[in-house]
Amino acid sequence: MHVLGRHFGSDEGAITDGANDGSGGDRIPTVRLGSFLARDGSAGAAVGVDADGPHAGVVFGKRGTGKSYTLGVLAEGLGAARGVSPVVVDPMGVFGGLESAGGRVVEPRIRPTAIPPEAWPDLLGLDSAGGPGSLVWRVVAGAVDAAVGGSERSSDSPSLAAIRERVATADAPADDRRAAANHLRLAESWGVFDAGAPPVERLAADGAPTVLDLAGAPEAAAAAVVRAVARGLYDARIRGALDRLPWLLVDEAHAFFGGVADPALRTLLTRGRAPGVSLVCATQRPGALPSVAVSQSDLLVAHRLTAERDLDRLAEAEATYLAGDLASRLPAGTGEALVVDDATETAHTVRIRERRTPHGGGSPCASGTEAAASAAAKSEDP
Ligand SMILES: Nc1ncnc2c1ncn2[C@@H]1O[C@H](COP(=O)(O)OP(=O)(O)OP(=O)(O)O)[C@@H](O)[C@H]1O
Repeated sequence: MHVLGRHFGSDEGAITDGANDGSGGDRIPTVRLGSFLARDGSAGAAVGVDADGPHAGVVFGKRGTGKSYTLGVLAEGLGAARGVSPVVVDPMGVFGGLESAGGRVVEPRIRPTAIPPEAWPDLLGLDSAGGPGSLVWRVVAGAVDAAVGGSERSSDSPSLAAIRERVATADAPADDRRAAANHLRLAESWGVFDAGAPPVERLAADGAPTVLDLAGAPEAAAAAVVRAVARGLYDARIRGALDRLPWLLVDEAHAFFGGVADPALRTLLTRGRAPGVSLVCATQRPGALPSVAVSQSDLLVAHRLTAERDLDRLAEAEATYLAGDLASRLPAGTGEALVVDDATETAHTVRIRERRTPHGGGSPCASGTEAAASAAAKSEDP
């Protein structure tokens, strides 16, 4: 099998995730991605992704070209590979099928202290230089200090209600206190903050895929979760609190750059590999990702793209060793992708393998609705 992301030439000893029963041995964890796609459309040799070391990757593609599906293929494979632990950010609710491979779908809860004081005004949609915003910043900072310097013990994180009470009694103009309290009350209604939430590393403790179900969550709530989880996994590896190498797989990743989650994702992109944290960002809008997402990635999987801005972002990946432009090499079929591998300095067309677990995505079609099914049943009645 050709192994993407592995620096040494030989893939001897590589195993496919399907064969990896976690029984150990000297074999190297590898996630089977698919097969090379020949010019005549026939499938060639198997292609896998190295899961022995940490990586940063991007998966690009227009709507419906298979990028969520590809992320699911990675999650399945990582869930079966030794020593790693995939955590999937699922804003559209399409990864629930991973449960049939031993995964779990969770409605994520995070501690208020997982968001640093300076990020709270932005999170609540307040100007950090304005009265209510600076009040929230100050009160959260005070609450964190009071809670033993933001220690990791769950009992040490203040609840949002406690922070709101501090706001109510703070030395600040009444209007500012009222506005700040209202925004905090709104954040409480998101249902993601919980002072007693387990530490983030628990999400990655046993290697089974963990799906963070954010379908229907307000944008700011989802961003808070991504920030807390990305930073939490990184910190846990630095502290030595997580044995496995976590892989954070983020679908609809464009939604998480430029906001509250941005600094934590950038930390993983630029510094995540040192402590062993991998990040894979999937998006239909590569042009909305920062350049650093591409420049730091050692693995790029590109399904079909057509918008100029998105193709421009792809062009940034054109290292000098790649002859010709990548855009002209993008395959057209669903589930087909151009894969650029920094480790071996190559670009290949690949057919992504089929999922072993159900995929929840796909374009809605009228013929697939219940109404259409019952109409069809009626027309078959004698
Ligand atoms: N490798 C594949 N093998 C077989 N079918 C695939 C493959 N990739 C995608 N498909 C099919 O294409 C459909 C669309 O794929 P997917 O949901 O991943 O699209 P997407 O690019 O993520 O779109 P969206 O932006 O809407 O999420 C899937 O439901 C699946 O039926």
